Amino acid sequence: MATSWADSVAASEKVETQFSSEQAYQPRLARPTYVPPHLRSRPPSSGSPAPPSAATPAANDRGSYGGPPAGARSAGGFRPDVGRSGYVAAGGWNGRSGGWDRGRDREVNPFPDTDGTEQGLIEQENAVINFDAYEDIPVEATGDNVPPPANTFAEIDLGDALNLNIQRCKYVRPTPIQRHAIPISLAGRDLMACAQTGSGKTAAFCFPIISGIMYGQYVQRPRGRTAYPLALILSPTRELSIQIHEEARKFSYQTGVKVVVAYGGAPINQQLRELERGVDILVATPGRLVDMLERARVSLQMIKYLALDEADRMLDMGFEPQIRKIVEQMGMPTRGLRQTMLFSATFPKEIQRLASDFLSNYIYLTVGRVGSSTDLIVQRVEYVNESDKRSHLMDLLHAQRENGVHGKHALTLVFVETKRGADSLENWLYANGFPATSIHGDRSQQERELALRSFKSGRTPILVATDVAARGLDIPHVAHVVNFDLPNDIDDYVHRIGRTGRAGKTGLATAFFNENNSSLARPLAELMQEANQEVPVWLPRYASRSHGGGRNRRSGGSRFGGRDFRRESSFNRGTDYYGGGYNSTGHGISAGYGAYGVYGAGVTSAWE
Ligand SMILES: Nc1ncnc2c1ncn2[C@@H]1O[C@H](COP(=O)(O)OP(=O)(O)OP(=O)(O)O)[C@@H](O)[C@H]1O
Repeated sequence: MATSWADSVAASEKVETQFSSEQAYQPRLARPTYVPPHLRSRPPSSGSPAPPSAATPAANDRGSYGGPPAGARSAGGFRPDVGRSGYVAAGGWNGRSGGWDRGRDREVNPFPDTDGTEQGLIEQENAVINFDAYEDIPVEATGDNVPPPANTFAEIDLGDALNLNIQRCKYVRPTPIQRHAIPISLAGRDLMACAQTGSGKTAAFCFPIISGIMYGQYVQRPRGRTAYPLALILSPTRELSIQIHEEARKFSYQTGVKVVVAYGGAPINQQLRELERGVDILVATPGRLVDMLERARVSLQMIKYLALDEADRMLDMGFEPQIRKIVEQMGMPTRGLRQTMLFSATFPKEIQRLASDFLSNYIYLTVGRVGSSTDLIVQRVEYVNESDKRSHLMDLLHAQRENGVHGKHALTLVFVETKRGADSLENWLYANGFPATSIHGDRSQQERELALRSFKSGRTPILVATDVAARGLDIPHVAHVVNFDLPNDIDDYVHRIGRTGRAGKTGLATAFFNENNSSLARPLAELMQEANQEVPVWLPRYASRSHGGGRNRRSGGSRFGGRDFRRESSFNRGTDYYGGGYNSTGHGISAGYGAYGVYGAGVTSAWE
């Protein structure tokens, strides 16, 4: 049987991810149990199952909030001598307005629980993921003169300091998207890349950027209050930007490359002060970035690298103008003069078309799927009437607990459609003895971050979320994703269930389906079929009842990752965009999820 990267890493499940983000935080003290006002002195409803025993204390994070944690980062020894010999860059610590400001800063060790010795790292390697069966992962790259993939990090030659950090992260081999995307980016090419959730796209765009800045020769950046980053990484949500920043800090540790994050909902002055101390890579949400650009505290004039994570969401209806403003009207070097990388697990053709405005002679890369992460996610669809959803969820949670899979190391993420719905379900779960918290756009940023930490740490192993948590978040131990309310768009479903079954781990996704979701029936059935899942016999019946389902982008067909829209004759006529490329497996990309059909009006609330 064909195995994949995902299969092979599954064997390593027992190995704890040593540098998970939750470890960046201090353990929190127990807080007094909070009971929402409307539920105080109210007995559990008669229709609900009995509350669980006191052995499982219910908790959410709505009690007294003590402010953001200081973090548990130990001061690390900043050794600017660790990088590649001969390294001289205007990025890095040379420029006062870029990179580390040597006089004032010491670089914090983002690997708090290692001594960082090479011996220690070698010992860890033995316990790490075994990536053997790459060859069955279907890969397609289209465009002119596509650089060949690399098999190992050593082959890629990212530099000693970055390689050491890759070891610290316990990455032994590049994942398939990394094998293909990193050489393309290192060759200076623009890239639109589509690979399944949880497959390592963050490193795929961070490594070439960090390496490029380490090696690059840049003119001295101006001094003063305006920051001149060399690279910009945009992401759609605050939490995702925070996560990318944390990852990028690990990758760039002791390389001399400085990463700063800017996102809304947090005090801007603190972020501005951080920028003043120097920045090479700026990770940002678009709203906060525009604010900083308008205050002239950030200039994009020296941007050499632009990466859009969750690029299809970034160019989604309603959001595209803001991205266009940032990329085209705020002084950033034009395409061709900068290098642009777009990444997502889904890429509707309409979005590809928009995105091509930002790219120059780019390569379109799809990596998946045969044995890809979706196979690791067992998908179930259950017919549940609206009025029965709560008790059905309760049954699932009770069953999980009875089977011993509910607890610190088996987190459950429950997606709902609205912010009010999230609050209400959280309170109801809480009232019924289940330790739940919630994340959505109406909560303050402090509350959002606190909720996420509480969930990650297992203190509240149930998180009720809107689509704000659907994309990109890499939370270890999410064992079960419940689509309490299904999204309108199949791509959103793909991203939501992708919060489990990551980096080789298995996961379960349960969807509550009813008549209101008819328009999703067809793409859902197709998706499940492609991922070798058992499709309930009744589901196709709803597919035939739905009329068009304009918000279902897959309705035009299906094929993992979608295809390069430049291959469509109507677009290709008169252009020479589409060139050689390769299909690495010979059997093509025959199945899986992707991006098709008409892009419709399904805008969810994941934007900051
Ligand atoms: N080469 C590697 N070896 C082992 N683990 C890796 C490697 N590359 C990435 N990972 C781990 O895989 C997990 C998923 O990576 P990442 O969050 O980048 O996925 P993604 O493709 O961006 O997912 P999504 O589409 O949901 O945003 C992370 O925990 C990351 O540390």
